[in-house]
Amino acid sequence: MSHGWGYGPSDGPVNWCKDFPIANGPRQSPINIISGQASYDSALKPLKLNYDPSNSTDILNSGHSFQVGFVDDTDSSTLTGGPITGTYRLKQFHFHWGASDYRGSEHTVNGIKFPCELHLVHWNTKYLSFGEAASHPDGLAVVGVFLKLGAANPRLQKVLDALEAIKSKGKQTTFSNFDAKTLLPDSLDYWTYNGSLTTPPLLESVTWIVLKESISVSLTQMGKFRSLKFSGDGEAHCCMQDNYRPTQPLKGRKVRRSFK
Ligand SMILES: Cc1ccnc(S(N)(=O)=O)n1
Ligand SMILES: [Zn+2]
Repeated sequence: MSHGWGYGPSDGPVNWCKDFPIANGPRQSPINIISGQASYDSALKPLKLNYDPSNSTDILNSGHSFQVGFVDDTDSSTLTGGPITGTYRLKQFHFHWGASDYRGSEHTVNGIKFPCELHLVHWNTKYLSFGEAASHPDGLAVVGVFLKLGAANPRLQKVLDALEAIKSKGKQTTFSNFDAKTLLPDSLDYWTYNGSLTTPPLLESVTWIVLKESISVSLTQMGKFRSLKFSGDGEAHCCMQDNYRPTQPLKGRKVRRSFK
């Protein structure tokens, strides 16, 4: 696969192993979470997410998803507690979604797919940067939040309204004063396991923290996600949808839960 990677029939997840052989590694993500097999661990601490809205900087169409970036040169937007040791800084958040309402999430629960999944990406400050952290097994921590079809979610609206300005690959605009904490559900109960980035380079450096409680999204709001393009200006229009990796083999890993 000499060209870049994507989600199509020739450059999609089934072919990523050609350029990224770790795709068949021992701790790949996402996974199907079988709730009855996740063991409660009383040693797991509550998640502590302290985000400073003034750290948000921009929103970008990456050609694979869209992401909201954060200034990460101080400990002002951090994840601590939970299954991790030390302090992890928020780098960006992004989403994965489907062409239909019956698929789109990367993780699944008892085989159930959600229409969308939010990922809040953090890096371990024992390393000097995100890039350095991403090459270590304890380098990254990603909080995953399922979006479930229901009432329109007003907390998503500022993000979705910004998509008008970044319809095609490479488009970027300022996105300031956004509190990522408003995207989280009331409960921070979670499942956790050791995994990987779900897009190339698929590095096996992620402590996954998947929240049990979902947030809502409406059909109209899902339509806004699907209004983005994988393609750049002047290229054949290709709707940004089904930008999710299928679940990967557990290969003996244990999934723990923070709740009884
Ligand atoms: C920043 C980044 C890169 C690749 N993959 C991911 S993901 N989908 O595992 O959160 N995040
Ligand atoms: Zn992701």
